[in-house]
Amino acid sequence: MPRNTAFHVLQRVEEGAYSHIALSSALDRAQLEPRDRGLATHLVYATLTWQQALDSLINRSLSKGVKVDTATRIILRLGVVQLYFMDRIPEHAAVSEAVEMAKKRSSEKLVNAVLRRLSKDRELWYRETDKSSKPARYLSAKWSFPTWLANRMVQQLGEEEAEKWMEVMNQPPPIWLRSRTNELQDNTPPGALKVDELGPYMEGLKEGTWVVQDLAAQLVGHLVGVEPGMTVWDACAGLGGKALHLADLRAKVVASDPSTSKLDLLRKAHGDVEILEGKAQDLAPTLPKFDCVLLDAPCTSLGVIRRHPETRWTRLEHHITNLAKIQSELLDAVAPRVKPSGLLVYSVCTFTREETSKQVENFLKRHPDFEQDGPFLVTTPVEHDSDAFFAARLRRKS
Ligand SMILES: C[S@@+](CC[C@H](N)C(=O)[O-])C[C@H]1O[C@@H](n2cnc3c(N)ncnc32)[C@H](O)[C@@H]1O
Repeated sequence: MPRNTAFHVLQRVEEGAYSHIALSSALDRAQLEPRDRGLATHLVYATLTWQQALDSLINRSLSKGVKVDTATRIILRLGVVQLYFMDRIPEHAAVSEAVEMAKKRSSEKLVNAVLRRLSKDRELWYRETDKSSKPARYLSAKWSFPTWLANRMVQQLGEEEAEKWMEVMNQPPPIWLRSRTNELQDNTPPGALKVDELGPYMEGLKEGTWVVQDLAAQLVGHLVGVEPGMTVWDACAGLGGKALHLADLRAKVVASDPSTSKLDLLRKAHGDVEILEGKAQDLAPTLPKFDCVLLDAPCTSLGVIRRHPETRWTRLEHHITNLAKIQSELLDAVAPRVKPSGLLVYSVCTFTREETSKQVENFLKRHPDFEQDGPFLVTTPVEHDSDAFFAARLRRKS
């Protein structure tokens, strides 16, 4: 059952669905025991994470010229991920369940042959990649990152650090909670708690006394430096993670986003924020000036790859330029809505230079009435066990 659930989710992801949304509705439908829910989840995330390595192993085991349909490839990926990347699954269970699933597609002979041919040699997929000549190619093969991304990470972080990031980014993400009551004020940041499982907090999550929110996102909320009654426009509020945090800190928040479905969910959340629907560029001329505008901008989301593993295959290098352009248009549109001496907080869940430090540098060149206020907030999965985030405080001169 968990393998079938994982199979259906992976099929939906192949069709363009987001893994976390497809997984959550498949788990609701399947009514699995907690252990099996865990296995289905792990299978989906590990298969998407290691997809490139899995395909490389599968392709070398297929006889020349043999083509496999998408469903059979997914069954093969699920089989190989269990053999190579999941320690506690007995080999016979991985193979026999894959063969069983393949019967419906009449591809059981091929699945059986490929899985039996693949000896359990954990370095097989990258050993033949030459480490000395092209470190990025080697790291791409070893950690199952697209070559363009491995290249960028090596250029930006250096080879050693890039490999540390890749290793951490291939592991399941930590679970961070935020207390919405006055508890845990001595934690850093106040209210943040890393937990091993959600079980004990389910009641509080339903009641709205806890929310799931990554450490980095919580730090962005604190970066605003809310004083009670401060007016804030969250111009890209999405589901409202940061808007609700700011309201909990007693800011008066206007939350807007062009996505109706996201705002519908935000309306159902427990929290005191005013909601407006629309693009920031269209709303800006209709709004007053605020003490702070938060622009949590759409970005390449490369810093949250652990939570959305399909991003590493759907994201392409040219998206960086496209998104950087949108971010600079959004920055220009919202800047006039910041009061003199007020703040513009710009944040993105990614680490490319174009979307982070260069974006801010270019903004300050276009807007000499703003200045950088304090150091950038930069979190990394290696240093903080959080998402990779970037945020900047930009102060409008008085
Ligand atoms: C990084 S997400 C926001 C996450 C949210 N702030 C949170 O903390 O949960 C970026 C959001 O920007 C929105 N967006 C896309 N284009 C936009 C535009 N032109 N104006 C305002 N928001 C936009 C997307 O719908 C998406 O919800």
